[in-house]
Amino acid sequence: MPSRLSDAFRAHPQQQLKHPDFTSLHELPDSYAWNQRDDPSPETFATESVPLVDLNDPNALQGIGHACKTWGIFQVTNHGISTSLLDMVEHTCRSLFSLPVHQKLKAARSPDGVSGYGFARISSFFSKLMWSEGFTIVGPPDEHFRQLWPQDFSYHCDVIKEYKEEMKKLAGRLMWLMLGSLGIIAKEDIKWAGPKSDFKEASAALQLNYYPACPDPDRAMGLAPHTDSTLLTILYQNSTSGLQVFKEGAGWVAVPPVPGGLVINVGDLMHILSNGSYQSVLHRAMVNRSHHRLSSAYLYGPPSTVEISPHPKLVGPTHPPLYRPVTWNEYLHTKAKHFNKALSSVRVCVPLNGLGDVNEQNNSVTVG
Ligand SMILES: C=C1C[C@]23C[C@H]1CC[C@H]2[C@@]12CCC[C@@](C)(C(=O)O1)[C@H]2[C@@H]3C(=O)O
Ligand SMILES: O=C(O)CCC(=O)C(=O)O
Ligand SMILES: [Fe+2]
Repeated sequence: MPSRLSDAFRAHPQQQLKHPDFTSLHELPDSYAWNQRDDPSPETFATESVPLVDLNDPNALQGIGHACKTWGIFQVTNHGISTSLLDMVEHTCRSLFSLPVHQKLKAARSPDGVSGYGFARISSFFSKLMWSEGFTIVGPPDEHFRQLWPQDFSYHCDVIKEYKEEMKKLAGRLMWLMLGSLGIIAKEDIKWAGPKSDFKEASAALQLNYYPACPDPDRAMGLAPHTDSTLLTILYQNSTSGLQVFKEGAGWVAVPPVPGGLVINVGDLMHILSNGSYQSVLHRAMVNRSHHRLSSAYLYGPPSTVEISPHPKLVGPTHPPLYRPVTWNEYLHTKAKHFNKALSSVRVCVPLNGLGDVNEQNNSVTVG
């Protein structure tokens, strides 16, 4: 079945913002200056840190379950993705983003499309611009890559193809670990996992992010606070830190790069599937004065027409379903329209005491 993820934004075309040549900017233009960044005060040091799980550890399942409930994010080592593949992906990212702007614009994302070069989709919800560039890949990147690198596009296509295959295998494995910790262990429990339980029909997008060195990093924002609309996301970050996650009671906590490690975060669809047990984590990327930063996010979800709803095993008389069934495509539409209100818009019953959702607090402005 062809992927229909690429159709997700047809109904919500986005205005194209003009990309600057970041290297030519020696001070931060006002349009990039974020006023209320809600930073931790310099005196407060985060005493907690994001859990680290060794996938070879026999207790990995419990560690992952605990991390998903309390943080919605964890890092993994011994994940089976080779360092050489991660290096090749980093090299492809670096090569892409260091092309001249006019060359990158040849592969610009079309207003109603999902793939290509541009600002993050969520940009339209914020009054200030983000200090980053992105490249989204859904399906084969060949056409866009041919525009970017007329000579050696096939090398870069092969790197991305292999990376997506490896990420898909790891994501399937992580799915069973995350679900297993909730008691969802049988093949029949998740029908769309397919006859081999390998989630063969899953869909995914690959988001390459580039955060250039910034003359005024304290006032800039690399990627604004958001949750991912996924089941799970596998993030590779180079050795420059910048990722932060919001934790109730602790505020913004840095997720420093772990050599050879990958960051796994719970997305909105997993929060729905787990009937609220697992938290989709609010995260953002900060920028750096002297170092540029690269990251690649493998955004993983169900086949686009499969409905995700709170799993029957997690629903009962004392645990009513908190969300209605929703397909990934439908959810992406909702996110494109309502952004941080998307999750509550698919919620079944709003509690009378109006318990606030952490996903609803950030600097966004409401548009449309
Ligand atoms: C499959 C996806 C998931 C998307 C939309 C589409 C392709 C690009 C993804 C991201 C990547 C960057 C953050 C985000 C918030 C964004 O702006 O674009 C993500 C969004 C989501 O998770 O909602
Ligand atoms: O660059 C990062 O660390 C975060 C990227 C991210 O959140 C995303 O692409 O969804
Ligand atoms: Fe993200």
